[in-house]
Amino acid sequence: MKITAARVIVTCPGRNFVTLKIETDQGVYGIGDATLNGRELPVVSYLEDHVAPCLIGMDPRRIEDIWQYLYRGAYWRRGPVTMRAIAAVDVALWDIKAKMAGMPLYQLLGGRSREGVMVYGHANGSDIAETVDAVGQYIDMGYKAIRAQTGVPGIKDAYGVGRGKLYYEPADAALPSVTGWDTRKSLNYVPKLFEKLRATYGFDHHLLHDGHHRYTPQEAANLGKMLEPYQLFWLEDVTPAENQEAFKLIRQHTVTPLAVGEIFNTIWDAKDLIQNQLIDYIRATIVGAGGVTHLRRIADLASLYQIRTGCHGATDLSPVTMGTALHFDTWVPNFGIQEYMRHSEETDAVFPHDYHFADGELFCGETPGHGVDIDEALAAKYPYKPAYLPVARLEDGTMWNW
Ligand SMILES: O=NC(=O)[C@@H](O)[C@H](O)[C@H](O)CO
Ligand SMILES: [Co+2]
Repeated sequence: MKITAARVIVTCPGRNFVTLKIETDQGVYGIGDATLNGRELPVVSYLEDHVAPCLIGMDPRRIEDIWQYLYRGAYWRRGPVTMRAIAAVDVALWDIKAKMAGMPLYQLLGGRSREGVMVYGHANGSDIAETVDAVGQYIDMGYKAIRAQTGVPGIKDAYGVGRGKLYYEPADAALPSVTGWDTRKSLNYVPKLFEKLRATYGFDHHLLHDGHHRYTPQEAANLGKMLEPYQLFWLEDVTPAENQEAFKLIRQHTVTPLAVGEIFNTIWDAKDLIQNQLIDYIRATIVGAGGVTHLRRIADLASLYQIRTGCHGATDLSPVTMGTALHFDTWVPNFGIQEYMRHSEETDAVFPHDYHFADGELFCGETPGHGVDIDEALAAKYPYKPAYLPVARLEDGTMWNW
């Protein structure tokens, strides 16, 4: 069996997505997501100019060997561009293998470990009152787990807060928009949000919060400690994780569960966090961390330390990633939770899929493969539109982490 074509499809149904389609001499094709939000084009070139020529003629059944070929063969290993390109190839090849086997991907991985996959949605508001309302709406929609992000008085465009009802996930501007940040104001405000949420809705629902890389380790420890009475499901990205040791300090001060990893692209980014049990959930994703082949390795390492998966699933990850992640989540023994931001109708039309939401869970389908396709004719109607993620600055103008 041979790969006959590897084509990159760029489309922008409201936001940019990069999809790789691998075709074979048996007529079976597979697709993979290669979207790197706000920096899409280097991955397009990496795939078109440096990966596709090598793939032609290779046997698509040799998933592991092709993964090793692309990882070791690049010489310049790791990084978001390289690992997203490898992920797109990997997912397309798993899609092909499952289609050839006539089974949904989760069966090929080892079968069901659960029926549905618990997801969490993104509730947000310009202030505590609005955010409390928004959480109530997600409870009414049947969500068992809800992330709550609030605007903070005095902070311009705090992370995770929509302009208007629905939170629109950036990238969103032709050049990076500038948002503000002030740790002290946030530390004085966020705990009040969760106090109000628990007072209003009790403890029956999981509540999550994303620190989005903005606190120093000591500030993160302080926030984790202040949130303990509210029993969060997790406090995410509470401090930048390049220094994995930083989490030792946080762990010394708080039992609030910690989640990290949506920007990780290999197991090496998480190895010390996992082996020193410094986190409770690993957020690495199918598209960000080298596909199914590599994410399985991360999940297996995590399982040795009773750390569970909590894959990132914002709208900048395409339905191809969501669909594949749901098969992964349905199989993986140490599953924790799946982030789920609903894509727009335009996006769903470009990426027909068989997963569905019910009672706070997502269910993957039984279609052979990962159950997601791309309507190339429709995709062609949405040309690429440059868009950047925002940047964040402190009040004195210091660059910070968005
Ligand atoms: O937990 N979810 C997140 O942090 C997301 O909202 C990320 O900011 C976006 O996916 C970046 O493209
Ligand atoms: Co996050």
